[in-house]
Amino acid sequence: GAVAAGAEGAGAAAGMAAAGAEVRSLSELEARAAARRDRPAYGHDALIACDRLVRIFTTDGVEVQALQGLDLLVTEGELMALVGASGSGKSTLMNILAGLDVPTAGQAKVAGRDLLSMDAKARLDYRREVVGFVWQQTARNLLPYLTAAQNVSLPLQLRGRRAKGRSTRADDLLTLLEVAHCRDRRPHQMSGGEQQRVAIAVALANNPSVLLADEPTGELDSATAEQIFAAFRKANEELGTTIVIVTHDQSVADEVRRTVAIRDGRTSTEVLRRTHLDEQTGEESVTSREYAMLDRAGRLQLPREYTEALGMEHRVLLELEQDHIQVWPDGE
Ligand SMILES: Nc1ncnc2c1ncn2[C@@H]1O[C@H](COP(=O)(O)OP(=O)(O)OP(=O)(O)O)[C@@H](O)[C@H]1O
Repeated sequence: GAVAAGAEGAGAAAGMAAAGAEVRSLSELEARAAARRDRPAYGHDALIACDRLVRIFTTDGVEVQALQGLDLLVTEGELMALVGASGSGKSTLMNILAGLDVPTAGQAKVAGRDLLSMDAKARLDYRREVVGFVWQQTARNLLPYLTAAQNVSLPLQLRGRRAKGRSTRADDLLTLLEVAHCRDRRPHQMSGGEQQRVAIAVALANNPSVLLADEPTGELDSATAEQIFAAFRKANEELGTTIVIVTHDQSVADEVRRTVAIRDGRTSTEVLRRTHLDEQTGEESVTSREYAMLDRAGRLQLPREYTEALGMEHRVLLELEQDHIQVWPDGE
C-alpha cells in the first residue's frame, strides 16, 4: 500500500516503477493461484453431494440415460423435496442414495461415504446406519405380522440394542409421530396415514443421518398426505434428521422450504419458500421464488414456458448488465 508507493516514488526512474508493477502483479497471480488451490472441493460441507451423476441402463442393447450428469447438494438438517415428471430419473436417484443401485459415472457422497466405491459390507452398513427409507407402498415399509412397536424395535434389535432401550425408543418415536395409539396394532388394523407415520418411526429408529422417502404420500388422499408432511417436518425439527422426499406432486413445494425439480435426468430449477414476519402487523407472509441451476461449466436451463413464450430457439443474445444478465431472442 502506501509504503510501497512511497518507495516507488523515491525510485523515480520509469523503468523501476514498471519492474515494481510486474513484481506486484506476479505476487498477485500467485496469491490468486493459491486461493484457487485452497478452495474447498465441490460440496465439501454438504451432507449429500451428487456431482455429475450418470446412470445408464441397458436393456436388449438399448441404452437409457436415466441420470445425465445430475448435480445436487443437500445440507445437514435440511428438509427438501425432489419433484419431476414420470421418467425424469427420481427413483433412479433415490435408489442410488439408498445404496441399492450404483451410478455409472460421476460422484455421490452421503455423510462422508462414497457411494461408488463401497464394497458389499460397507454398503450393508450404510443401509443400516446412515440412511432410513419410507417407500410409497405402505406394505413395503412394515412387516404385516408385527405390531407397530415391534416394527420400530426390529431395526434396533438388528443393531443389538437391549429390549428395554428398544421399547422406550419405539414408544418415544410413536408418540413423536402421533401414532402412540397404534402401538399394539398390526398394519392391517391401521389407516394408510397411520401406517406411513409408523413407517417414518421405523425409518428413524436407528437415528439415520438421512431419511429418504420415495412418493410417501402416493397412496393417500390430500388431507392425509398433509399429515404425513407434518410428520416429516416434526421429525426434521425435533430430531434434526435431514430428509429428502421424492414426489411427482407439485404441491409439495408448499410443504417444504426447498423443492428441486428434476428434468431429463438433471436438476433444472429450484423453488425456495421464505416466511416473512411483518414487524408492524405481526402477520406472516410466505413468498416462493423459482431459481434456475447454474452448473460449474456455466450451463443454465431456461424453463420451457419462458423460451416458448418468447420464441427462443438454438441461439439467444446475452448482455451483461451491472447486476444481471439480459437474455434476448435472436433477432438476426
Ligand atoms: N432398471 C431399469 N432398466 C432400464 N431402464 C430403467 C430402469 N430403471 C429406470 N429406467 C429408465 O430410466 C428412466 C428414469 O426412470 P425413473 O424410474 O428414475 O423415473 P421416475 O422419475 O422415478 O419416474 P416415476 O415417477 O414414473 O417413478 C426412465 O426412462 C426409465 O424407463
